[in-house]
Amino acid sequence: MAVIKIDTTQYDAQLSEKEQRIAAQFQRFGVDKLEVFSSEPINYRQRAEFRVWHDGDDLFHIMFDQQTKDKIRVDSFDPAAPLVGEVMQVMIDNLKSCEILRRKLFQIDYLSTLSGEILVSLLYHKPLDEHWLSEINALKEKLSNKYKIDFIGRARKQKEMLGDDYVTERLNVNGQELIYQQVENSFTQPNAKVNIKMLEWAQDLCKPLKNDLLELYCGNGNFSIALAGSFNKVLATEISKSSVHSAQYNIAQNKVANLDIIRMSSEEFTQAMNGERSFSRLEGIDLNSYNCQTILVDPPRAGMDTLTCDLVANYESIIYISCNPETLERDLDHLTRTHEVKRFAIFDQFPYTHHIESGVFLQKKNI
Ligand SMILES: C[S@@+](CC[C@H](N)C(=O)[O-])C[C@H]1O[C@@H](n2cnc3c(N)ncnc32)[C@H](O)[C@@H]1O
Repeated sequence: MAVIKIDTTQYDAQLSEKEQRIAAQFQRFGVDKLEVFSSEPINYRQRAEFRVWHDGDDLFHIMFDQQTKDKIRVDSFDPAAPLVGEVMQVMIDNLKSCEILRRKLFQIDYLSTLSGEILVSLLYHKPLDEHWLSEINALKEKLSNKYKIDFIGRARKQKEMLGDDYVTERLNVNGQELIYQQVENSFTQPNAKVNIKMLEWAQDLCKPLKNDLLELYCGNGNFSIALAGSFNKVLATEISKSSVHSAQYNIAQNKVANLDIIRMSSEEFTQAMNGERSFSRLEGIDLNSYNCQTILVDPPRAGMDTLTCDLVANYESIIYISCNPETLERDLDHLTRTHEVKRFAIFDQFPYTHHIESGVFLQKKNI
């Protein structure tokens, strides 16, 4: 058995190392106290992706050592949520004995929720025919007695869905249940329990804020839906079609009446706000009807471009969520010309790795 084991006795030390590193990196912005939000020390990832290795009759999950690139056999994976860990074993047991399902299978992706749903994607180097469909249907039927499980089969130019291509997460955020559709291959926060802590932190920040909220990089509406109750109106933008689609679905599911989502890149939205270009996608949205004093941004690892930073600096209050301290530091250099850092939090989304998620609250300086 090859088991990816976590030494949980190291958890506090690894988080404390991150805290010290981030505190030192951001000290020059006047950050003297970090708010620190820990993860579960084990079973914290709702998502996991593995390559599949075939060795005669044997079949197993593998991953690659980041440094040496050596392949590592994975029979059990401590970081994965309990449901993923259980279904990984079930999949290997069932695939091993089924030639049609295992032949040319090269990858398995798992996407699970705290609400108990799981979506398994099987990736192949062969077209998926009616024999494959019949076998995977039989497997889904067998496993559905015990699990809320759907499958996706993927091959070149082919996607076969056995059920939905999404899972529905239900998060308890400050006592309120929020419903989120999470689509296969779209961005979602991987550590659901830490995500709850981020949403609660942001709700706490927004309590005293007034008027309307503008949000850039909103994904499936993760923050927008949790924060809509604190503002009169919310306008949110996102570049990915499938995420915008999920966000619309999530607005309806959560019965949020004061939130509009539009599909636009932050660069395009900046052009629209500056009156440089008009967009048909903004039809029916009167930008002048919003009175936004607060902006929330949660950009990808690359951070924000300069023009978007300029736009963000126009707002009284800024909430900046970041998965990359390097680009956050660069963007804070820009934003602290006009704003002061008031709160700085770290969220251990990715335990035992170098990565850390940060949340920064800035307010305009009285000049
Ligand atoms: C770190 S994720 C955050 C998503 C969301 N806030 C959440 O908590 O799930 C960044 C999001 O930015 C989107 N994105 C990437 N580049 C963008 C751009 N230039 N303009 C707007 N959105 C972009 C991605 O599709 C992704 O959904």
